[in-house]
This record gives sequence, structure tokens and C-alpha cells, in this order.
Amino acid sequence: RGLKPKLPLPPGPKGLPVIGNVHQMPTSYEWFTFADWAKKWGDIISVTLLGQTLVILDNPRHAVELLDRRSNIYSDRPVLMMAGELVGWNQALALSRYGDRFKEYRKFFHKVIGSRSNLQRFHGLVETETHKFLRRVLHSPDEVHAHIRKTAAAISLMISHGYKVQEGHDAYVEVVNDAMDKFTVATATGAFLVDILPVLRYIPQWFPSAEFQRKAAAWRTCLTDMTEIPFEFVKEQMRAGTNVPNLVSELLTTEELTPEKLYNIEWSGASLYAGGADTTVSSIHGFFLAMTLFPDAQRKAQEEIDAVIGPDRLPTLEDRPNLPYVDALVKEVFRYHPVVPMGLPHRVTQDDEYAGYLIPKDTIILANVWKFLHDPEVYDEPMTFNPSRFLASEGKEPECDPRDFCFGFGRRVCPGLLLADVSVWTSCAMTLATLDISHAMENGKVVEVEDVYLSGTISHPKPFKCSIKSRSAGAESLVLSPEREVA
Ligand code: HEM
Repeated sequence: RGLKPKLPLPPGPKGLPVIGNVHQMPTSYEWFTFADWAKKWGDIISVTLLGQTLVILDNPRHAVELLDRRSNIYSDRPVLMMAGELVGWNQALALSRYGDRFKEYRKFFHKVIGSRSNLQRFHGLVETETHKFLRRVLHSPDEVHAHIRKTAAAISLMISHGYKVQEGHDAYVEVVNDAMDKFTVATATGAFLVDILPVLRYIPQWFPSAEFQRKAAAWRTCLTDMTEIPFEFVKEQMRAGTNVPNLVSELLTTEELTPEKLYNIEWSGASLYAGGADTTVSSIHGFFLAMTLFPDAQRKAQEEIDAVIGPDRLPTLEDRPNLPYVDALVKEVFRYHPVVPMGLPHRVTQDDEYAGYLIPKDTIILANVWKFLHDPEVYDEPMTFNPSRFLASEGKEPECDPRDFCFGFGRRVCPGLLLADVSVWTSCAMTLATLDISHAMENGKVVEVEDVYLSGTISHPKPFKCSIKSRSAGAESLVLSPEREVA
């Protein structure tokens, strides 16, 4: 350990005294800039921002070695002053520090949705909600994005709190979406000075320039509503004996309830909902974008479904092993645009040595997942949407499964990954079976669609227009048929 301070930091752009590399840091689409930097500096880069070291990994080899294999020291999170400390999101799993509370949250998640066998009991729910989704899309195809959001909310809120979302306006969904929208603003890169100068947190709310404090206080109230209202709902349902199985009620029944446990259960429920609210939404919306732009992939998947399932029923998760092209298409959706292109930051809790470099304690580690999934050495023509890359063909192995990277790493790996995979597959398969997605037409002209995603921690397709129609009269009656009721 004595020799470590003599080791150099990983290479990177030369910074200025005091501020370091602050002026060189990208404020949007970091994954493109960092992929460019890798050409010059190599695939493990360091920068310093006002004394804080950041290490950027541009090759999955390093992410696996550090974040997976050494996860006992690489699983902390950086402190976010605005969103975490002032608004209070540091109580939720995604921003929680590595420690006992974190471990308990993870244990709770694992118990309910952490294994395929546990998740199986929610397959019926995912299928039923996705069937409802098809009906909403057929009714108002221009609002497909709102329908995707509603479906994700319905699935997550049922699993987290056993709450059944209402058609049209739903008060709970409003509360939760409001808190989530504030989260996005609070975590936007460089949006709040207090994230750069943490000492500002001590400025009182009444101070004229303390607008951020007043925002934080208001947003904290939204967050409290988001955690408390659904939690109270579950307790009420349990008292009345009417609750359906869900994470919160299961934990309230099986855990020994100390005040700390109750607190952790309440926040686990909110963390599940928060994690599932916006992520699968981006993947499924990205699927609609890809189907508009790449009609060949859509046609091949539909041909497979027609041959294997036929026209008389909707595909279900049991059909998945018999639909290899659809499965490959879903993998390509995860690869083509990873929803969290830079993953979430990890923080190392002690000095470490790697590849001849020093990684000092408290360094923030960023994995450029977008780069991992667009590396031409691993993915042939990475900028092309081509599901066949995941199918074995003569003399060619399938390319790497993107799900090994797009859900993050080590002890922080996405705890909702199995649910995400099942939800995205069901949406893609049921949509392909019944609907045709293509370019919209306006005044006899094709409406151009840009293959562009917005910048952000969770990156969404830039809003676009497409045409969505039922594939046939038979497909339409399948969509309109009553969905299976689930308990
Ligand atoms: C396409 C869908 C999804 C993608 C691509 C995705 C991706 C990710 C990534 C990259 C992370 C950070 C992992 C790391 O730090 O290394 C993460 C964390 C997390 N995800 Fe997901 N996720 C998805 C869906 C979901 C769903 C459906 C849920 C909830 C059921 C969920 C809950 C969470 C939570 C709670 C965390 C924080 C974990 C922690 O900090 O320990 N995610 N996710």
C-alpha cells in the first residue's frame, strides 16, 4: 500500500490548476465525448473536477474487473447534494450509500423480483397490462408514449404496492410521476451550483438567492407524498384484508417490524416504483422508433410470430424460447440505444491499484455502456439495427448479449433487470403480433423521423411521429378481446 501514491492516475486531458478539467467536461451526450477521448487517451481515462477524481471506463473488460470482481470496494455512490441530500433521494436505493440499509433494500428486492421463479408469478400481470396497452394504442395511436408510461406505471405499482391503476387520470400515478419529473431536473448535470459547491447547502431558505433551497423543500414534499401515500394504501388494504400480493405487503408480513425495518420497507417500495417508472418506457418507445426506421427487422419478426403462434392468440412469455428472432430483436433494442448510456456512477471506498494506475479512495467510476455496446470490435456495424447479430449462423458465433452491460455492474447491478427484460419482451412480441408500425403520412408526404435520442441519465428517443395500425381484422379482434384477469 505504501507504494500506491507513487503510481500515476490513468491518463486523460490535461487540466488547469484548482478547477482541473471542469471546463473540458461535456454537459450533454457524455458517452459520445468519452468514446472520442478513448481514441486519444485509451480506454481507461481519468479527469479531476475541483479535486474530485473521475475515472471513465470505455471497455467492458475494465468494468468487469473493477465493478464486478472488486465490487466489495467499488459499490458506493457519490453524494448528490441537490437531489440526494436536500431533496432526499439519498434514502432511495439508487442513490443510497453502500452500507447496511443498502444491503437490506437489495435483500428485499431479491426476495420479491430477484429470481426467475419469483418473478414468474407476475408474468400474468405483465401480459394482461400489455394487452390493455395494445387496446389503448389501437384507440389513440398518436399517444403511444403516454400509453407506454401508463403501462410501466401499472406494472410497477402493482408489484410494489398492489395498486391497480385507473384508466384515464390516476391520482397516484400523478403523484409519483410528479416526483420522478422533479428527480430528473434535480439530477441534471450542472443544473445546481450546490452540487459543485456543497458549502452552499448551509444558506437558509429565506435568503434571497436561495431559490434552490426553496425548490428542494417543495420537491422534498413531492417525494414524501410519493413514498408515504402508496405505503399507507397498502397498510389500509391489509387491514381490510383486500390486498393482492406485492413487495410492501409481503415484507410487512414476513419481516420482524422494527421502526427501522418499516422505514426500509417503505423506501424499498418507492425505490421499486421509481426504478421501473421511466426505464422500460425508453426501451419500448425505442422499439417503436426502430420498427419505424427498420421495416425489414419488423417483417422478419412478424413472419416468425405468424409461423409459430398463428393468428388466433397473442404470444405469451411461454412462447419466448420458440421465437428466437423476436428474442434477438429485443436484445438489439437493448443494445442499439442503452437506456442508461453512462450507467450510474460508482464510488470506490479505498485506494486501489489497477493496470499500473492508482485509483484513489473516493474516485467516481463511470462506465461508458454506450461505447461498450457500439464497439466495432465486438459488434459488426454497430450503428445498424440488426437483430440477426444475436443468432448463430454458419461460421459465426452470436455477438455478446447486451444485457450483460446495459443493466450495470457488481453489487449495484439493476435489481429490476429480470422484470425489465420480461416487460420489454412482452411489449415487443404482442405489438409485433398485432400491429404494423411505419412512417406516418401527412398531406400525402412521408413524415421524416430522426434516429435521435435525448441526453440525460435516462435517455429517451426524441419525440417522433409514426403510424400504428392493426395488421388485419383478425389482429384487431385479438386486441379488442377481453384480457385475462389476474389476481
Ligand atoms: C430497460 C430497463 C432498465 C434498464 C436499462 C436499467 C438499468 C439500470 C442501470 C444501468 C442501473 C445502475 C447499475 C449500476 O449502478 O451499475 C440500474 C439501477 C437500478 N435499477 Fe434499473 N434498469 C431498468 C429497469 C428497471 C426496473 C424495471 C426497475 C424496478 C423494478 C429498476 C430498478 C433499479 C434500481 C432500484 C436501481 C438502483 C440499484 C442500486 O443502486 O443498487 N430498473 N438500472
